[in-house]
Amino acid sequence: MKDKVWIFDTTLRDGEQALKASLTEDDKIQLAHTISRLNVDVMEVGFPVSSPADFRSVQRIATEVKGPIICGLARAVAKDIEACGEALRPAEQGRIHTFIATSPLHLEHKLRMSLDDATAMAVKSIQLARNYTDDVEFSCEDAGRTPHWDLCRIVEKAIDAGASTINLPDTVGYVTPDEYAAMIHHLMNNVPNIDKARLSVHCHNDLGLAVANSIAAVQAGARQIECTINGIGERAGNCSLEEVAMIMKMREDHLKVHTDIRSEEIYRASRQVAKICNMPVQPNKAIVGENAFAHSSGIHQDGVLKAQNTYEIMSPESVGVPNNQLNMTSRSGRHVIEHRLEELGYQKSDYDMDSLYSSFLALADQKGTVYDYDLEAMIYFNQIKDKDEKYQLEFVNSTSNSQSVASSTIGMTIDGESKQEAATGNGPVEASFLAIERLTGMSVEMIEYNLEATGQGASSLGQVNIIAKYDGRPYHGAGIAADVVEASVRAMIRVYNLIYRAQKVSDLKQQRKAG
Ligand SMILES: CC(=O)SCCNC(=O)CCNC(=O)[C@H](O)C(C)(C)COP(=O)(O)OP(=O)(O)OC[C@H]1O[C@@H](n2cnc3c(N)ncnc32)[C@H](O)[C@@H]1OP(=O)(O)O
Ligand SMILES: CC(C)C(=O)C(=O)O
Repeated sequence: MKDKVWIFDTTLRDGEQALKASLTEDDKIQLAHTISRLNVDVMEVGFPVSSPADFRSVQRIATEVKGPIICGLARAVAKDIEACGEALRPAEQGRIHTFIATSPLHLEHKLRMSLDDATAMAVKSIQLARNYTDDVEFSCEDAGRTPHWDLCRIVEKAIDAGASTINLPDTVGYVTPDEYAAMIHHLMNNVPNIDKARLSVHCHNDLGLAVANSIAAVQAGARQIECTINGIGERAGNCSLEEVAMIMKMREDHLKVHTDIRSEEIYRASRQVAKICNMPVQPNKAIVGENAFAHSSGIHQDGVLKAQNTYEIMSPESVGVPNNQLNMTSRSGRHVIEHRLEELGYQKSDYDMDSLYSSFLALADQKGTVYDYDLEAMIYFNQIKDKDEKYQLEFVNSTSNSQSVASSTIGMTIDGESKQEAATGNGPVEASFLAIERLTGMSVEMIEYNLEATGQGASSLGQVNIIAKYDGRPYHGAGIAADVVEASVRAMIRVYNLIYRAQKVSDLKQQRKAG
């Protein structure tokens, strides 16, 4: 049986300390229920002495939330311990977590006392806490910068006083993994009663080492990790719960430890914490970031389509993410487009891949990510460059401003020959249409012009539908592009190509009549 590592979530205490605005009581109770669904072992939910509101929140969570041990934080002073004990009284299992700084820097400049004085305060506060609960945790604040022998002295006394969990915070995120391991090993080898307590670590991320330090401490013998969802917390935050939970899940065989975390609840908890705490998760955040299961380059996408574990060490479902994403960008290959169209119900006969792919790349270069509706619009509006078309767009270069006329230069190939014309107009669309008239030598009568978005939000495309008359007959042209002027030009060129086709048909009919 592999050793269990306890997960001590402090999202609602250390995590909340970092918020610009404290959470309301309702916010905390909602998050407490969500966090408990992760099956964390301990949930630290506040600092009861700090305010009546925090006292009430702790008390309400202690009353309503079942499952985890409910924990409150207290300085090594009687009023803090008493407030904590009272607030936790309704809990099925309550833990009082008391702490005092032990580093020379904090002792001299913040507490202005000796280590012996701090140790005496710690012993008294632990003994007082034991009047409320058997489950008392003691933290040596700033342990990361405390000489190991000083730690040994206060830890031994704290265990003798009744602390069953000894927490060694790297309060300012200064320690490296090897130093953390050395600290744990030193305590395990030099504190006589160390086996009576579970060693815990509480790592901050000021140097980006919180998760690495937590795992190093576990490898050295610690069996509780204090962490927060999305890694929120003071300054650069704490150790991220989702990251250490998935490290121990995915590398259980190597680490020889496990947790009881329900990983499929991670993503939902992460999004709720991000929303309620107004702390958005960065896109490349491990496990829960928007990009965590998004594959963008063609080689990765092709690999994932053939075998998911080529580029995914865990399934998105294992952390509660509905599915992975294959973002269609200019770095995507043909396979992912074919796969996406197949999922959308298209047969290979519905499109010409080479033409579609070149149009796809042009669009992707323009707008970054190509969405399903873009692909479908390209197929439906036949924006695939048909090699037989007489008129083909090369470029649109239009300008407009509210103080003067607009101008536009249109480049086209006509029967394979590149030509360009410029014109001015009341707007860039009218200027572009006039330039097309000059290039084709034909003028059409605009009957209808319709512009709409093909998708959602700023990344959608402009879709233009035109009805125009030539020689008494209506023609319908459609075009799409990220730029609405280009979409209009594409639609109009479509009209001219249809006119040309109609003329060809008419000529053929005349020839047949003539004989
Ligand atoms: C590393 C951490 O995250 S620790 C947790 C941080 N969380 C909080 O601070 C919670 C919000 N804080 C508060 O509500 C307030 O600071 C309170 C209620 C805890 C204390 O408020 P006040 O009594 O006004 O004290 P204030 O915050 O100004 O200063 C802290 C005092 O506690 C003392 N102190 C700090 N840590 C400890 C400790 N672990 N044990 C005993 N005393 C401590 C300081 O020396 C200072 O005492 P002093 O006024 O005699 O110099
Ligand atoms: C009170 C302790 C656990 C703490 O939050 C820290 O030292 O960072």
